[in-house]
Amino acid sequence: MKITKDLYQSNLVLLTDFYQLTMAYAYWKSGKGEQEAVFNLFFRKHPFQGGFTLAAGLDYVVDFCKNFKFEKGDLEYLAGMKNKDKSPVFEQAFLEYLKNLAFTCDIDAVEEGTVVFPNAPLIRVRGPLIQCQLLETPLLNIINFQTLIATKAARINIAAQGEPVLEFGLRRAQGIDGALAASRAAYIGGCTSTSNVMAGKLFGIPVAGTHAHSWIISFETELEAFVAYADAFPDQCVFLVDTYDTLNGVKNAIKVGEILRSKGKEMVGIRIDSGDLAYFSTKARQLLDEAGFPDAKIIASNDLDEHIIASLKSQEADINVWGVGTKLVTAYDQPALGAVYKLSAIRMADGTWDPKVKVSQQLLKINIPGVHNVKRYFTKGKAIADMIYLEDQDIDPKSVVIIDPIDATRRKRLMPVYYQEEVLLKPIFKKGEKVYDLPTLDAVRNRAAEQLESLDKTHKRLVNPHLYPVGLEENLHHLRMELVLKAKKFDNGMD
Ligand SMILES: Nc1ncnc2c1ncn2[C@@H]1O[C@H](COP(=O)(O)OP(=O)(O)OP(=O)(O)O)[C@@H](O)[C@H]1O
Ligand SMILES: O=P(O)(O)OC[C@H]1O[C@H](OP(=O)(O)OP(=O)(O)O)[C@H](O)[C@@H]1O
Ligand SMILES: O=C(O)c1cccnc1
Repeated sequence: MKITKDLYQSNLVLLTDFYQLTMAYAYWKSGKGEQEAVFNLFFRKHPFQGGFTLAAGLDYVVDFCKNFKFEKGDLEYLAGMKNKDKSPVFEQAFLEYLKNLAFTCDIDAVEEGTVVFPNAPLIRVRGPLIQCQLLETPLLNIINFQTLIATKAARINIAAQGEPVLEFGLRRAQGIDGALAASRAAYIGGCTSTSNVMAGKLFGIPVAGTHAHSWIISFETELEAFVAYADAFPDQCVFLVDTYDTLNGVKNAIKVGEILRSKGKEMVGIRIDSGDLAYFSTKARQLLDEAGFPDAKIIASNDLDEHIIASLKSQEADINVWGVGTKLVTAYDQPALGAVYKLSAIRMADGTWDPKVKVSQQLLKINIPGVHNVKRYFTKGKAIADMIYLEDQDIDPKSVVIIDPIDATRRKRLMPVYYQEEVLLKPIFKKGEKVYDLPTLDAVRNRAAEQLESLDKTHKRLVNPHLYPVGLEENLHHLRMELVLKAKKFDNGMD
């Protein structure tokens, strides 16, 4: 099997849960397969107890949809699936239908690198029920992971306050694809480089790194190891100083720095990978400064995350560059985003849309019905609120009220005439044709930085952030309530 990004550019149509195929079969058999439907992909809660989420993964979704086709081998595999009584799971005529199935959906989505909030759609899929259903699992798989890691990376970069964060995660990432996708998402979230050379080749992410303890201990002495490294990489010398005695390691780095200088070269810096990083970085800084190396960088690594980095910052640690692996690429403290994909409307025989809600005991879990979109309002370049609204609803430019989807007593009046606005769901596919030019990864990364800049710092606080206002436009709120009450009938869910 190919394990590169080509994986997404080839046919992955069977990368789905079995129940999507059994439902597709049952839709087909019941004659509903072609009925037009709208599904939305959204999440209910920010990861990491944060105040924002950074969308990522759309590039892979586009590749997936472009290659959405059941090929001979897929159909042969499905034909071989048997029920308990040895009869085929899927009848031949359905497999014939799948063989001729072409992707014809409309997809609207927030662009990668957009800051997003709970309950608002990241992706809206509109098309025949069967196709919409078959997209559920792969879309969730792609978006859940990359969005999670991009968000984690953004948090880590916020903690680093603009200093470079090097992503070192490959060795502890969740498998091969997890590592590659994580490196990509980490770059979107603001990391400056990856140690993963294949991610560099596939995505054009800058590749960077230092050296390991094994290099040092393969020599008789640390000094010899540094000299040999400087000989091989006179222009890119970062010395790992903590193998034996960190401060002695710094002194050895200085000695080799002086040798390099005598040859017209400058050492880049040192890396500390153990012990009290505040203490050792401060001591190392003193030694380097006193020896005439004020520009030598101090790189820190060792199980870092946004909280440890923030703590080290508050301790005034003398660290200039942060190497972060495990806790970034595995999203250590929250291993899944939990985005869902829900049906929100279905087209009736008379051509009208029938809005749908899935009723739950908790309002939090009741989806937003209808064909809706999201508008972000800005003033002076700062995002002030997001409004989820029915696309065919006229919005009064003078005054709209948005209502919190979970607590209807929380409301906000907005005066759109005074704001700039951006419709967040952008057309990506129309009737199966791609209408969106995918930006480069660097453009996505820049968008992420601009989006984070547009967000007030109170929403970016790592702990107990201020909630950004996201609400339902009044008419959408009323429609949702009406549908919930209708669905619950007399039994009002108090059992
Ligand atoms: N000054 C500091 N403030 C807060 N956290 C720190 C500080 N210095 C180091 N840390 C963090 O504390 C943890 C230390 O873990 P651990 O005890 O495994 O490290 P260690 O002493 O370097 O051991 P090892 O040599 O096995 O890596 C790491 O997550 C590290 O990033
Ligand atoms: O801590 P992370 O954020 O995952 O960053 C990557 C780590 O991987 C390397 O060492 P490794 O952990 O393999 O060995 P070591 O801890 O014994 O140095 C490196 O020295 C970092 O400590
Ligand atoms: O280049 C490094 O310093 C590096 C790479 C991978 C993991 N830890 C460190």
